[in-house]
Amino acid sequence: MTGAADLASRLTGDGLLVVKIGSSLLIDESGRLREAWMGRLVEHLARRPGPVVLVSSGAIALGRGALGLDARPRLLAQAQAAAAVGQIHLAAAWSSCWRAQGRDSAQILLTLGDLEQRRRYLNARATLETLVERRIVPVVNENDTVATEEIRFGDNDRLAARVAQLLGAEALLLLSDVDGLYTADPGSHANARHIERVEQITPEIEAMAGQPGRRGVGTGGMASKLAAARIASGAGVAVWLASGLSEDPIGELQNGARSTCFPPSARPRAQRKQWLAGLQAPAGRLHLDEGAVAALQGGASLLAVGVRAVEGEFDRGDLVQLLGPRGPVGQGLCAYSADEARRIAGCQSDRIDEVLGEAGRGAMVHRDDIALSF
Ligand SMILES: Nc1ncnc2c1ncn2[C@@H]1O[C@H](COP(=O)(O)OP(=O)(O)O)[C@@H](O)[C@H]1O
Ligand SMILES: N[C@@H](CCC(=O)OP(=O)(O)O)C(=O)O
Repeated sequence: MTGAADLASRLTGDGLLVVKIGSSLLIDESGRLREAWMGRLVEHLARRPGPVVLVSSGAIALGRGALGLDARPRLLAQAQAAAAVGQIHLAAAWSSCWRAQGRDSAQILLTLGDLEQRRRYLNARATLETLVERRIVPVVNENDTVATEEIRFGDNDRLAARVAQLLGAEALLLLSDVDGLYTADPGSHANARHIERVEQITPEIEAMAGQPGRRGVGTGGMASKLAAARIASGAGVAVWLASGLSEDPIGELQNGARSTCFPPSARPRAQRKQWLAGLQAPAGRLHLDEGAVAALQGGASLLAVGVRAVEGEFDRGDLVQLLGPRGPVGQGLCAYSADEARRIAGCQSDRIDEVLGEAGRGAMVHRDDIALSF
């Protein structure tokens, strides 16, 4: 099946579909919500037999007018105040669109911590599953009003990918103001070519990603969409990036409008590894030698002997990024604090107890606690 035909069948199918809608689509040039557009989108989605989850951006762009700001707020407090004003309108508008189709919707506002901590993650999953089972449509956004600069998703692309992963969705549709991935930002490169299918997100693919679009309402640009595609496809979710600019994007996609497809991994990670791979806020970095990278790729744990340097401050159990000589290789939960990790970095396993002055806890990062990126 071609990418377009495959997407068309998912749009009308009975699997769980997550649709992420960027700010640029929801808010018109004068800062108002495109309610007729939202209504048409919901009309299509309400017809499909399978459940739908929406991840809707737009709170800040919608609320900023009330604060008298014409551009994206620079101060965090202003962005948070704008989000507080915009979110209530956004939720009301989605609710009325779904009501018009005889369906209930529910507002879910998440902070990064809700998905980074395993217990809170399982709790969020239970809430979302309960809604989905009852055919109530969750409308998800980041809880911008309380999220601070250091602890936020920052873009809804990754939030959408993590919601899709958490629910074991069949497909994730990222609707944006561009009809897919191009070899370079089409906004500034007239010769950029459209890519219909990306089997693997390699460093060459990542190098194609540029900044957000021209209107100054989007946040993540193409880089965050690729990060989202990596998280979701690694979890067995098929991802499409498509344009929502026309008056009836879902109708056009059903009729074969072009998009970029990121097929689901043939060997999706186990649930806990999916959660690990989606974590976004490492507290430190471990620099590994070539031998350690090869061992990890062979499925082994990370031993202290393969760690050349330790950056950052973290406690045992915290998330750390793993870097090989040629760049990032993955992330994992470190069994040691930063201070302990610095002391044992480069040590053979049988010397760890002696160096620490107490019994060690085995590998620096156990293989069950590692999610590799390639
Ligand atoms: N390689 C690329 N292919 C396609 N679009 C790109 C690329 N690099 C950068 N972009 C830009 O990314 C923008 C979409 O990201 P963004 O503005 O964050 O949208 P959204 O609000 O939908 O999240 C496009 O308008 C486009 O200008
Ligand atoms: N949570 C923010 C949106 C963040 C975001 O990712 O925006 P976008 O790039 O337009 O999808 C808001 O509601 O304004």
